Amino acid sequence: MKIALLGYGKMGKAIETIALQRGHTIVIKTSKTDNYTITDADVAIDFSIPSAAFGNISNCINNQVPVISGTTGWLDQYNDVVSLCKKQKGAFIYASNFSLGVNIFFELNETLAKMMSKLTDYKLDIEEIHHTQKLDAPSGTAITLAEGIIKNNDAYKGWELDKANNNNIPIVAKRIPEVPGTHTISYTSPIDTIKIEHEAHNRQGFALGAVIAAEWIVDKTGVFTMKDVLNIG
Ligand SMILES: NC(=O)C1=CN([C@@H]2O[C@H](COP(=O)(O)OP(=O)(O)OC[C@H]3O[C@@H](n4cnc5c(N)ncnc54)[C@H](OP(=O)(O)O)[C@@H]3O)[C@@H](O)[C@H]2O)C=CC1
Ligand SMILES: O=C(O)C1=N[C@H](C(=O)O)C[C@H](O)C1
Repeated sequence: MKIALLGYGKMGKAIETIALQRGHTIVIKTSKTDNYTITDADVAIDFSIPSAAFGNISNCINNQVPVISGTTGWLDQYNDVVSLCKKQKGAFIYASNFSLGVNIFFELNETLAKMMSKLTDYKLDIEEIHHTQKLDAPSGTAITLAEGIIKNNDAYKGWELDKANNNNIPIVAKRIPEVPGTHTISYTSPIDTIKIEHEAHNRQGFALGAVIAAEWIVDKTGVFTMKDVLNIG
């Protein structure tokens, strides 16, 4: 498969390594304002920056190149991408986290949220820790976790960064050098604490999941998620 890497930073480089190991070719690697012809690629993988994601994804969809995006912090424009993809009969996947482990963690989180929904003594919080170069907070993964809880527990209506208001889930975002990504969900009562945690040891899981998603989408049309790719949940 001929792959375009839209964004050739930490993730773009990790994806390149795995894509080459799996027999693919990288035909485009972009940073900032590079010029390129997207139709040279069979599929595009966008891991760029929040302000560039929408333009990168739209360009692929308008040129009938299937695209997967892992860029976080641009989701106010997600519905516009979905509409464009339907109009152009394109193919698109966004995931806040492409790793298999985190996608299992998402399922575990929803099951636990359902179980905890009747136990009102427990106070909930989400903590995410990432490297200091991360541009957005909270992480996309923490937002997906919060949405999974809101869907399964009527006590919560939204989320807030660093605050604990009654109906909102507090998300604490910490930035520590070199941390690839750690997410912890804690339910604390006066008696005990129940915690679930996912700790990425490196970026390989994100990169492998992104390449698997690119292999999966290449001959499809529509808007999909990692649940479709991994067939879980
Ligand atoms: N969904 C998931 O599984 C994961 C998602 N992420 C997300 O992926 C994104 C990238 O992360 P990471 O690789 O660590 O970040 P980096 O900062 O290391 O890389 C970002 C890259 O995007 C490039 N870039 C800037 N503007 C554009 C543009 N207009 N078009 C294309 N590329 C551009 C930058 O170029 P330059 O160097 O020239 O500025 C840089 O190479 C983030 O949003 C992060 O949250 C990260 C890990 C996993
Ligand atoms: O910026 C990162 O590094 C990561 N970003 C994603 C997010 O915002 O959830 C996924 C992963 O945690 C690493």
